[in-house]
Amino acid sequence: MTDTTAPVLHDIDTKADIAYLLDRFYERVRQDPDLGYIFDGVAHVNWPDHLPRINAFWTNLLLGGDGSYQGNPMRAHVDLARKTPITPAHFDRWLALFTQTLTDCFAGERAREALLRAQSIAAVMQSRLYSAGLLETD
Ligand code: HEM
Repeated sequence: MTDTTAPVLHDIDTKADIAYLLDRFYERVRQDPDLGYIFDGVAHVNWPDHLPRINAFWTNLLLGGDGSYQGNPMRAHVDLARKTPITPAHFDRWLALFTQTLTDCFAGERAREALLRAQSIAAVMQSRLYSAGLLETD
């Protein structure tokens, strides 16, 4: 009998896996009608610079700290929310695209951890933006 099941997905094991995930995630983000303009129209993200930084961030979280991420994600999003309204719906959309990309590409312990981390960081970011009067309520 022919096996028509989807290929077995593996876990996030290397920095190259994280690069693969992020390339696909930000491709979707940039094409998204609710999020794309924030990255390319408001923040004018320099992608060749941004992707290695984000990769370092996730590498530290998922594969153990190698000291390569030295940024301050909270600061980046506070600056962003001063330039354009950021709402809980933006975070919901960001998380929906992240979840879709992750579950399309990977399965396993670290994939689950990536999802939990993304959810908890998104909650903390929203809470801090809200406290600073920088989260627009929709
Ligand atoms: C509403 C949802 C979000 C939007 C619109 C958003 C947008 C952005 C933008 C425009 C930047 C700046 C890029 C640059 O100037 O180079 C950025 C940076 C970053 N974002 Fe987000 N983001 C969101 C949620 C998140 C979440 C939930 C996480 C983490 C799980 C995250 C992680 C990061 C990191 C690590 C950076 C790099 C900060 C640095 O420069 O060191 N973002 N984001």
